[in-house]
Amino acid sequence: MESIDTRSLQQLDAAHHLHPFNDNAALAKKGTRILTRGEGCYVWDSEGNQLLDAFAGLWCVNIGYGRRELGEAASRQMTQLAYYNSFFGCTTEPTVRLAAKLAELCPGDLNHAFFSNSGSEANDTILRLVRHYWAVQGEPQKNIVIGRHNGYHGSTVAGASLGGMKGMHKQGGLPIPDIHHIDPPFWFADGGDMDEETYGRHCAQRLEDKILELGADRVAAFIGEPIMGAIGVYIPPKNYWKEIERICRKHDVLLIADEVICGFGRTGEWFAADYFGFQPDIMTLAKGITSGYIPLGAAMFSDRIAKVLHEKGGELAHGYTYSGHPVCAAVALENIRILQDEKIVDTCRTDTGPYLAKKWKQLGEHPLVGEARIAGMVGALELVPSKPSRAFFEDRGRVGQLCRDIALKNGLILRATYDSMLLSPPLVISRAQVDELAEKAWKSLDMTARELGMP
Ligand SMILES: Cc1ncc(COP(=O)(O)O)c(CNc2cccc(C(=O)O)c2)c1O
Repeated sequence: MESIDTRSLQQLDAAHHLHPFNDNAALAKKGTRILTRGEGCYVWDSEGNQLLDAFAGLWCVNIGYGRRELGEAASRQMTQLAYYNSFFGCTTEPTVRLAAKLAELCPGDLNHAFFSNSGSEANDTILRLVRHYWAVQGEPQKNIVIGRHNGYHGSTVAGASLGGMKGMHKQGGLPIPDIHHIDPPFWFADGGDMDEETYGRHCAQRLEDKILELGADRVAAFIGEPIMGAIGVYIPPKNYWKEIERICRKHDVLLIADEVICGFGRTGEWFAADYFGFQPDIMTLAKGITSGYIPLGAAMFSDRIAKVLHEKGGELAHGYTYSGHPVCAAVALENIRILQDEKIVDTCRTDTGPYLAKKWKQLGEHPLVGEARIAGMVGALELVPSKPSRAFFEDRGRVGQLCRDIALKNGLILRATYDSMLLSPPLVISRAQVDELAEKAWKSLDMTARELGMP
């Protein structure tokens, strides 16, 4: 492989590339890290640093890096038919086979796939189709969707509106009309001394209160990430989603589970709906659907919704050029085949997930860690100035960034949101790599505490 001149690439990057979710001026000064290769759970940068990627890219490289089978699947499809669309009564074989495979894998009667290029676009699709679903049944006023403050559902106009990130709303005059938000279940911050079950009911009740405030005849749907990822891996009480489901059924509000992060094995089950034991009406998929090897999103709809759209919806005035792209579908099918044939989800649930949980909980014993939370292969360490108080650091986020940078120097990639250190490794992580992750994490916590002058 030709050696990469990092400096000249960084200069080109600073001159021409606007990075997502970045202060691009500061980044131009600091210089971008150029990643060049991936293998299993490791990535290398252009300076030759080997990094254990405990964040699987961006929550998504579930089968690990370097699986040639996916490139071969893409190459075969590209050579045979690089593209055709699913408009005008047409489609392609991999698109159909993927829709059928997703129907087989998804819980309950989620048998109908609408394809997009991303999770954001899948949520845009869902917002439009949910409003269309109620309108064609004579209830156009039933168009409100309720999400959660600090939830993340993407960065398109609708995705960012469904999400509850105030900083995103400020940039672009969001949310769009008829999107409301309730507080999320974050026990560490607002659980007080409630036990898990009480707190679960308390948080779910926020949804019923909001539905009654708005009027159930106005509320179309509720959307939530089963585990809230980007904001810091908020793992809800075990009873929360059953309670949410009960409330949605009671008021005839559609239940949307955004499984962009949780889907395809992240919790040790195929979907978090399986992990928490609830049945969504709609599910958002992306990331793990192709393990990030190629962009793809999907919105899964139940039989009930599809029936109404088929019988009363007329022509669906919605779609994307690349909806059901054959190369993306072929890669997704190969990704899912590997997940199934190599029993990767089962191994996470029965072996490496429990092992990781044990090691992750041990990190919770570090003086800097107020809470070590984990579900399957997604978790967080909450960094705090003094454990018993469950109080946050003053300038939230500074310590998280410091710890992230120290971890990088120690050859470990962890994501930091505020002062939560986030974990989401490739699902193929071995016990030995879990040991390496835990050792590097502990060392990084020690070095961070020393930097802070903590005893
Ligand atoms: C739950 C959820 N829903 C939708 C999206 C949007 O998917 P696309 O990005 O493919 O449009 C996401 C994406 N999640 C995401 C995207 C970018 C950054 C981070 C972070 O944790 O910093 C997380 C997500 O986590």
